Amino acid sequence: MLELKNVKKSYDGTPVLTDISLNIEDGEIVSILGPSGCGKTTLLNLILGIVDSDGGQIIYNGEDITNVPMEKRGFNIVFQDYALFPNLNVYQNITYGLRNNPEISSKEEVEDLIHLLGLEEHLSKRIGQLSGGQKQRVALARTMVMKPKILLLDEPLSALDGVIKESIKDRIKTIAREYNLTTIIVTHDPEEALTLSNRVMIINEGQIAQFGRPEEIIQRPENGFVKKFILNQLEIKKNNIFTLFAGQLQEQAQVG
Ligand SMILES: Nc1ncnc2c1ncn2[C@@H]1O[C@H](COP(=O)(O)OP(=O)(O)OP(=O)(O)O)[C@@H](O)[C@H]1O
Repeated sequence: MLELKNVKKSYDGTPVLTDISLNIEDGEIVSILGPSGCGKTTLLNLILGIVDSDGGQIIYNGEDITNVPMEKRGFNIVFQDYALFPNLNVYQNITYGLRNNPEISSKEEVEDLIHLLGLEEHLSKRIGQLSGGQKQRVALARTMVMKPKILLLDEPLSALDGVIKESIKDRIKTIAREYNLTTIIVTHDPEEALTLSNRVMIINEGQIAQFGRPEEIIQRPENGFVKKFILNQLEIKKNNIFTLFAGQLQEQAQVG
């Protein structure tokens, strides 16, 4: 279990996260959701260990890791821009981290991941020859071969469109389930957060506005911000779609 207790972070005297306390169970998919600039990436970086907190504690499986450096925490992140190596092919990208640590994953384990992420036919391609969704799958495979204790994903779907987005969502869910892997995802999109995660953490003004299961957030928003930020956005999306359908029906009726 990952636990944060009263974690705080300021940049140049300006508070970004004022008091964050939370528990995340093993194998859970949790989304961190909130408006631009609310501190989502900062929270992810604090957990990863590339940003130091100004106060509070980070505890993993009972051990205080607040001052443990990133490389010793054993968590791993897939960055928004994937950060793949353009001069290497897909297979070389996936196995890059194993060059100096080949014992971390066996050949069979690497093959299982390649299969799980549907990358068999792309292994000898260069990164520049791949679509956005394929790059995301390579980035996921490259991170997973290192067997992270926690998988962190920064806006994993934001560069992808419709069908591809759904397929990557399914793969993230499959990975979390098959490997019982705690997965923490930063997103600004309520629909994405609610459909992908076991629990959603909504951040506003440096604090957690609500942390609950998707159905709890939809049925019992705990405050005005959750209602306004989350439910309004979903309502607008829903209305847009209904308007579109209504327009189509009207057109069909006129043609008929
Ligand atoms: N290294 C830094 N130095 C100074 N200020 C920073 C630094 N990193 C982030 N900030 C500021 O902290 C606030 C939170 O940034 P953060 O990137 O965590 O937000 P976010 O919710 O991830 O935003 P977005 O959705 O736009 O990526 C912002 O006001 C940002 O300008």
